[in-house]
This record gives sequence, C-alpha cells and structure tokens, in this order.
Amino acid sequence: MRGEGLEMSTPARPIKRSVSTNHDMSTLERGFSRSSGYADNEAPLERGLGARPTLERETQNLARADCKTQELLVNMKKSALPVQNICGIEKQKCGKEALVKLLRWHFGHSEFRGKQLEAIEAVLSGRDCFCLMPTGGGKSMCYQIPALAKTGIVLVVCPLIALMENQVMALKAKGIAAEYLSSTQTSQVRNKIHEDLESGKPSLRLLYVTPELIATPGFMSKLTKIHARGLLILIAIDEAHCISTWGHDFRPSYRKLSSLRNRLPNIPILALTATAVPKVQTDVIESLCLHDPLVLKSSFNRPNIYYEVRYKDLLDDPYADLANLLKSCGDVCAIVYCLERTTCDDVAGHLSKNGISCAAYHAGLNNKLRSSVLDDWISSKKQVVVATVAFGNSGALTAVEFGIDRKDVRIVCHFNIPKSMEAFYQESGRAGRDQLPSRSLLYCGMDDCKKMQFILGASKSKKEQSSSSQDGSSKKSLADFNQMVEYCQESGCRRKKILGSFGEQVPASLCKKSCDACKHPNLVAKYLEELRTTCAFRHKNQSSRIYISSSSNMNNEEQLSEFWNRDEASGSEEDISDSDDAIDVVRSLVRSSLPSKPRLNEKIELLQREEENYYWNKIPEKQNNKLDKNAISETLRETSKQRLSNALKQTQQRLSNLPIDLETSVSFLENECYKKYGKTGKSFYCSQVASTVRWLSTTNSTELINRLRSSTSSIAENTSVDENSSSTSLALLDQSLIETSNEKIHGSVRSETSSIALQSNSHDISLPPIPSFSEFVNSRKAQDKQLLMSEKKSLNGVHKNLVKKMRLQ
Ligand SMILES: Nc1ncnc2c1ncn2[C@@H]1O[C@H](COP(=O)(O)OP(=O)(O)OP(=O)(O)O)[C@@H](O)[C@H]1O
Ligand SMILES: [Mg+2]
Repeated sequence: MRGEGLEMSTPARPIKRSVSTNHDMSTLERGFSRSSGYADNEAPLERGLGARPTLERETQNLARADCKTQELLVNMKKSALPVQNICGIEKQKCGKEALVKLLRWHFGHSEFRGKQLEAIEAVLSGRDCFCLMPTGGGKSMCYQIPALAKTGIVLVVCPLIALMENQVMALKAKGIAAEYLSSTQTSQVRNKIHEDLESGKPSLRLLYVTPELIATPGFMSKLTKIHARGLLILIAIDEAHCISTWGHDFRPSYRKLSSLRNRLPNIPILALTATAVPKVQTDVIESLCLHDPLVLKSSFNRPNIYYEVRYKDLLDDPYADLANLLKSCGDVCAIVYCLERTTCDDVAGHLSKNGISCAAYHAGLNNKLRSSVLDDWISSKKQVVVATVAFGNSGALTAVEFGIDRKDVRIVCHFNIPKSMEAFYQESGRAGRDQLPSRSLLYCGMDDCKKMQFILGASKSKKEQSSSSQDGSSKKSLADFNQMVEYCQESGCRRKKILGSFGEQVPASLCKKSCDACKHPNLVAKYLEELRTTCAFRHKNQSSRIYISSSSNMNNEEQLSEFWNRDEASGSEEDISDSDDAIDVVRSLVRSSLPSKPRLNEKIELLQREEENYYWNKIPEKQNNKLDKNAISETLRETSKQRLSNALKQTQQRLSNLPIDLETSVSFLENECYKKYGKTGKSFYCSQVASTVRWLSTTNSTELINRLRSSTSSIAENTSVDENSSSTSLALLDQSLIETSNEKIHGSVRSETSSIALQSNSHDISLPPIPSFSEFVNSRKAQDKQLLMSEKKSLNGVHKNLVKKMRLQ
C-alpha cells in the first residue's frame, strides 16, 4: 500500500543531475589539487553517480521510517499543492530526518551542506537567523526547505528580478508552488497571484518580491492580512548585505526592510549573504532589527577555485592572452567581466576573431539581443559571455541584470580590476558552483588602476572640500579599490588575502597551492618586480597620463552609472517610501534625483581637464620613446578593420540584411577613427574603434545610411574615382531604403590603408557625427540644466499638492 502510494507519488519533476563538464582538471590548471569544502557530505547524486534514491530504495527507507516520516511522504505525494502541513501537527518541531527527506525528495541532494540544517531548524523554531555562507554554498535551501516543511508562505526578498525568475522557474520545475511579483509581469499574472494570496487557502509556498514592492502600501496591506491569518511563516532576505551602506552593493530600497519587524511581528527573519565583512554583518543585524539571531558563519573559502592574476602591462597582447587561455581550456563555460561596454565589445570581438564562441552582454544591446545572448549561453550554444559587471551580481539594478544559475562556470575572468574585494569575491564566486575545480583570472592593468583611482580619488577630494555625509563612503570606495590593487600587486597567497579581507585569518597552507602565488611563487615575484620597473618608468615619463575611453563612450546616463556602478534604478512604479510623511516623500524625491547629477558633472569636468592636459603634454618635443609605443601600426589598423567588419556584418543582419558594401563602409569607418585620433595615439584610436563598434550595435538604418552616405561621397571626392560609380552607390543606398531592395552597393572605392597616404588625404574626409568630449560634456550640461528645471517644477508641484493635502487633513 505504501509502496503504491510512493509509486504514484513519484514526482514528474526533472531530477537534478550534475551538469556534465567536458573538461578535466588538467585543462584548468595542471596539478592544482582540489580540496573540496563539501567533499565529506556532498550528495553523491549530485555527482551523477546514480545514487539518487530509487523508488525501491525509497520504499525500503519508508518501511523503516517512523510514523511521522511516513505521514510526511504521503503528504508529499499529494502535495503538489495546496500547502500541506508535512510536519504533522503545526507546532511540532520538524526532526532532522524529516527535513533530510524533504531535501532528498524535492531537490535530490542526499545531505544538508555546511550550516544549512542549523539555519533551517532555527527559523522553523521561530528564531531569527543571520546566515553567512560562501557563494554557491546553498543559501537558498535555508528558506526553500522551511517553505516545504510548514504550512504557510515564505516571503523571499530578492534584489534582482531575473534572479527571482530563475529560482521560481527552477522551483516550479520541481512541482513546488512558487511565484514572484514584479512590474515585469502582466497584470493578469499578478492578479492571479493576488487572488491566490487572498483566497482562504493559498497554494503558494514561496513568494519572491523585490524590496521596492514589499513596502508599497498596497502590498504591505496584503501581507498584513496574510500575517493576521497566520499564513506567513518566514521572511527571508537574500543578499542581505545590500541593506548596509558599508556593503559593496548598497541598495537604498533595502533600507525600507527595517520596517518589516514592526509591521509583521513574530515572524522569524532569515538574513542571507555571501559577502559581508564584520562591520556589514553587524549593520545587517541591526538594520533588520533581528532579535537574538542565531549567527551562522561559514568560511568564505572557495577551495575549488584557483586564483590567478596576470599583468596586462607585461603581456604583449592581453586580448590574445585571454583568447589563448580560453582555447587551451577547451570548450568550457566562462564569464568575462569588464568595467565598460566598449571593453566588452572589444573583448568579445577579439575572442570571436580567435574562433571562440562568445557574445557581449550589456545595457547597450536591445532586450531581444540580450535575451538571445543569455539563452545561447545558458544552453551552451555560446561558450563565453563577455559582460559588464552588472551581469549576474546584485549590484546596479540595470536592464542588464541577470541571475546566473549555471553551476558549471569553469572560468571567471575579470578583464579590469573590480571595484572591491567583495565585488570580486561575488563575481569570481560564479565559478564552480558545482564544487568542481574552476578558475578565477584577473587581468591587472596600470591604466585601469589609474583610471579608477583617479575617478574615486577625484570624487574623494571634492567630498573632502564639501565635508558632505557621503565623504566616508567615497573614502571607502577608494580604500576598497586599493585593496583590490594590493591583491594584484603584492606578493603572498591570494586566497589568504581574500579571506583576510573578510576578517578570516587563515594560514597560507590552507591554499594547497591553489593560487598562482603559492603554486609559482618565484614566477609571480619576477612578474611583480618587472611590473615595478615598468611602473617606475611610466611614472617618470607620463606622470599625467590618464586614459579616457573616448568621447562617445559615455553617451548617456545609463552607461555612466554602469561604469561607476553606484546608481540604483529609480523611477520604478513600485518605488517605495516606508514613511507616509509628506515631507519625507518630498525629501526622498529631492535626494533621489538631484545630488547625483552634479557629482557626475564634477567627474566629467575633471576628466575633461585631464584630457586637455593630456593634449598639452603631447606636443612633439615632449614626446619620448615610450609614446612611440603608442603609435598606430598598420597591423592594428587591419585588426580594427576586422573588428569593424564583424560588427557591421552583425548590424547588417540585425537591420534585415541592409544592402551596403561591406568593405567600403568598413574602410570609411576605420578612417574616421584614424582621422580623429591618428595623431593622438593608440589608446584613443582603439577607444574610438570600440565606440564605433558599439554604435553599430545599436544604430538604426537611417543613422547608418546617413553616416555611410558621407562615406561614398567623401571618399569619391578624395580619391578622385569615377563619380558615377559613387553616385550609383548612393542612389542604390537610397533606393534600398525605400524598396528594401536586396541589391548590393558596389562601392568601387577602397580607402587607402597606408597611413601616409591617409594623412595626406585626411583633411578632406568629413568627420563623423561622434561628439568630442567637450561637445559631449556641453550637451550633457544643457540636458542636465533642462532636467533640473523640469525636476524643480515637478517637485514644486508635488510639494504644493502635499501641503494642500496636509492642510485638508
Ligand atoms: N545540500 C546540498 N547538497 C548539494 N548541493 C546543494 C545543496 N544545497 C544546495 N545545493 C546546490 O548548490 C548550488 C548553489 O546553491 P544556491 O544558489 O542556493 O547558492 P547560494 O549560496 O545562494 O549562492 P550565491 O551566493 O551565489 O547566490 C545549487 O545548484 C544548489 O542546488
Ligand atoms: Mg543565492
């Protein structure tokens, strides 16, 4: 009878198996010995060893199990939904055995990991809990199991919509009733969820929400009702470090969560994070008003990750180095993080050229393209995704947010130095969530360092003058970044440095040669020495050199915020205020919109001044040998053309195979870059190429045609070719716009590749509509002024209305 019951109860959900990885350890780092943090209690089933409890074994187990467990399993049989009280009597404590059964049954893991069980038992007994577990440690299980073990709903606060989507999808696939509420859903879906919540017997077990939604008056009143009916069993705050201004990903909306304790009393709160230094830990506990919480801290150590740093300044070509490394590792899944979109495009272009299946992913791409990149990466059609830092971390809530749930990421590469150790830990922690050997590789470049230090330092000195309240946080940003620089540029075990930054003191022997500094200490020492020499040389010769990506790199607010990664998305219809006080509302509106802009402008002005200095310092007599290195070689020009050609092909495809002559257009676009920055040097030229690549990824047919129109006419003039052929091209181009004809434009003109020839002709070529830095700044100032005026107007309106409302009350 019981056997039958189980037979019927075999869930239709897919059974989780470990993702097969077609790499072996040697391809990642020969000789790097794995010492798993979870090896002892790791589920054998997760390793694909076929040890998942079979129905037969489960039946035998059941026969041995006590009465309570039998009841539990029978309930699970019926359980898809509605909510069952699987722990028997409501108040009864769920025993360990029952919880393990749930884990095995629903998730296919044989045992709890680390401190999972302690956390689960604590919250089930009604106690608050602060849970610090490493990335990929299995924090989600700490609230997912309680949702299955008790009648009622677990509310999960999550910083990213995509992360919620991911988890909900995975839970649903296991037959567990989970939903998320966000502005991205249709009102139909939202209404259905609300109906369920308001019904006498909601079927939901887990409800994921954003921090913005949770305190909106409407939603809060729904929560209060559910709470009053005794249906709320737990509040889980994922990525809880976002509540702390000391955390690396402070989210103002998280601060609103401090009101939860009072509004929903007697409900245990579970705060979860992987990245919290001691100060942040205390801050989280205090901010969430946790009462006598059980504080569970696991080691931050990720023993399956091999840490390594490479020095861009000592490499001939960092792009080629990365491409070679990825190729040598075989067809493994990887993420490359960059600080800016242009770098993303650049890196992706290089890797593709080297035959690596990869794609860029950033806010500059349209939604369709972004989701297709993600789909391709998740389904292994693409091996590498090259993304801005907003990808997959809980940082800036931008349109590119994405919860990465691939366990088999083998390599995480930072092509630029991350902003802080916490960010680095979180991002590199995306590697090896399946606990298999994986690799973190960081490319450290002096220019990247200077650029970041300049930005952070500049904002610090301004803050010091104004002695604003943000002073501390900007100082901290610089200190955080410098800690990352030390990680790269000082000798000693990398793992020890990471753990030390989280207050965990460990002997270097813990590393077991699983970082480059422990494995190849002499080599690393040699590199560092070479780096110091190079640094000293450059310091002597180019003390004021600052790299600015390019004038058109920073063409909108979204991009700037992505670069500095500090701004939080605002203006959401679900933005909340935890106070109904009218003045507070006005204040928060003023705070959220006004101060950030002058800060941005300050930075831009400083960069502009540096750009001017840079030009001044580049007068010929001041040029030295080192600057010759900055000359643009023919090879570089050819490479750039190739990159532009790839980008243009993609654009062509995107624009329904717009008929253009590829070669002529590429030559023209490359000439534009060369014309603009040929004399200035390699860095600016490269940036301009990257900027054009980026422009191509978003431009529309009209813009492209307009830009290329000047190509056909100007090149025709300059090179004195047959006028007819040029005008024919132009005519075809226009016609193509009207008729969407498939005719090709046969531009008979080829641009000169010789730089000498180009220089002699360049004065005739019309410049592209890419604004200079000054133009960009001036246009921004005008925009900002306009914005400020309209904000003032609307704030006045809001204020007047509120004052009126208050008077009426
Ligand atoms: N007890 C367990 N045994 C084996 N695998 C587990 C166990 N608990 C969780 N896992 C697996 O570990 C992986 C990581 O889990 P999860 O996403 O919850 O980690 P996390 O701690 O939230 O990580 P992050 O900080 O990156 O968000 C998941 O694939 C999950 O299925
Ligand atoms: Mg998580």
